Amino acid sequence: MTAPDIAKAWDEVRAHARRLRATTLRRLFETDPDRFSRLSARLDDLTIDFSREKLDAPALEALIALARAAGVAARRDAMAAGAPVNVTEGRAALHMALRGSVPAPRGDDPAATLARFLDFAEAVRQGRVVGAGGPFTHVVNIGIGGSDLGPAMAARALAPDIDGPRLRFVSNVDGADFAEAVADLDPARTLVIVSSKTFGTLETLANARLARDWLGPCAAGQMAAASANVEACARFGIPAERVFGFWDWVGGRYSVWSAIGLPLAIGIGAQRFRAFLDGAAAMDRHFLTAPAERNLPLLLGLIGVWRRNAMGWPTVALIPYDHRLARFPAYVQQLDMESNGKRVTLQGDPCPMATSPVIWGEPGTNAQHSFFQLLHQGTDVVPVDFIAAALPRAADPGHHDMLLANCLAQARALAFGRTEAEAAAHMAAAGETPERIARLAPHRTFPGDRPSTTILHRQLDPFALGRLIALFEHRAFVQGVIWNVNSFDQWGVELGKETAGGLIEAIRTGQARGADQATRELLNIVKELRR
Ligand SMILES: O=P(O)(O)OC[C@H]1O[C@](O)(CO)[C@@H](O)[C@@H]1O
Repeated sequence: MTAPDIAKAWDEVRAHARRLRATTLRRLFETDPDRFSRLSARLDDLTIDFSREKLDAPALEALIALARAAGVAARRDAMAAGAPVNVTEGRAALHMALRGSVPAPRGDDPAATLARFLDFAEAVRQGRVVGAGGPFTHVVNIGIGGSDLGPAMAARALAPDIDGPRLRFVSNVDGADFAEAVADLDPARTLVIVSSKTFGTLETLANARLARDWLGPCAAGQMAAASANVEACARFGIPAERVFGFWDWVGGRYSVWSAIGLPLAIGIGAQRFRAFLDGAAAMDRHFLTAPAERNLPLLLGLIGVWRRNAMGWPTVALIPYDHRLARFPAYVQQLDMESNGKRVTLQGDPCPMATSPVIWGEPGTNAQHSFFQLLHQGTDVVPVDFIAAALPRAADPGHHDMLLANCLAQARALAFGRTEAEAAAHMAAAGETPERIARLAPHRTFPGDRPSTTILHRQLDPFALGRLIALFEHRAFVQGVIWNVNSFDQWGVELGKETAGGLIEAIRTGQARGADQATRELLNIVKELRR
């Protein structure tokens, strides 16, 4: 685990990358009939197929050796033991304790806190806690970033399980967000939850004040909060019995398992919320104990490092073939890019290599009809992570077969492409003239050799969703260790926040003292346009 060991492991990985750049996925499949079994791994009904990555078994061994040299297992165990792995803030990162996988710090009791917010969720669902106009028909969650994306993504993913009040999510400080969310709601039958770890986020406080005004006389009895800053909730006027706390060892983007999950719990009920936690705990157990060669988050993390550093590909597309996972790419975008979008190492030195790729995506099949053109024939290689379920939830099975077929087809087409000779033969078989074939074959050629990983599970239910999220959480952790960055802070969001704070008054007054030339000119134009 010394610097020379790590450097030597990187040299090995890079040597394999040079070797593999000279071959193609077609060739790799042709020469190895056992490629799938060598380059896939399974946990119960969850399979990860990375046989279509530009890897082979020796390269994978070199990556696993890199993980050993970088001390991934030791750092994982330190995180699980509650060590202050968030070194810049002197905090632990114990989201695993929220699902009972590892102990919480002495004095903190996540199980009791969970029981308390689940009791409240059930009381709302059963009409024991009601609004001024009767049982709640709707819950509006106000939060942003990790205090929004987790529950909002999960509420959409688990729509078939929502049998409590309907859920709405407001995050943006653009007043249109709140206005749209409440347009058709009755304030007397709406519960508003303010979700904010710090209870100091500008957008959330602005929207919480708007909500308090909208609720009017109902506000006192119809607001609740999820926060690690219980005193600030009290100052805002939310009674202590409606405040559900958590701890500074839960990072915002890792907080859906805490009271931040309250809106989800109200929607799906306590039992399903516990199944969601159990799914994450199953992945935790696997991550903490499975050998490297079969450890799913470790393997996914290493594939990410391979793509980013050995192959030099700067972005990754995340494409769930699951309409209800529409917000999953945005969720993973925050998880990965806020965790590992870092430019200095744990020691504060400039990172010697690229860190988090840009993660983006949309659900299939819609994505096929928008940006897949570039994935197949553009000049950049964009690795893809596909997610698919063998069975639909509450949807037409015939449709699901078409959905799944498209997912498998895309992975195959990206990997193997269609050569110019094949394109020409295809056109000839369709009766095209030799002139048209000569002219169009280059346009109809697919280079292939475009990598992807397919994550396939049985069905998207609360357990499976919890397991999937934990898989991506641990993937981000593994990559953070290899890049030697702090995956648990987010100082990069501060400068913009501070600057905006100074400019609010400038927009109101038109006076931009101390601002740069471009900002001053834009403020002048705003002033002119507002006349
Ligand atoms: O829950 P809070 O404290 O309102 O913060 C919201 C989000 O803002 C961030 O701090 C980034 O601006 C995220 O990390 C966090 O999830």
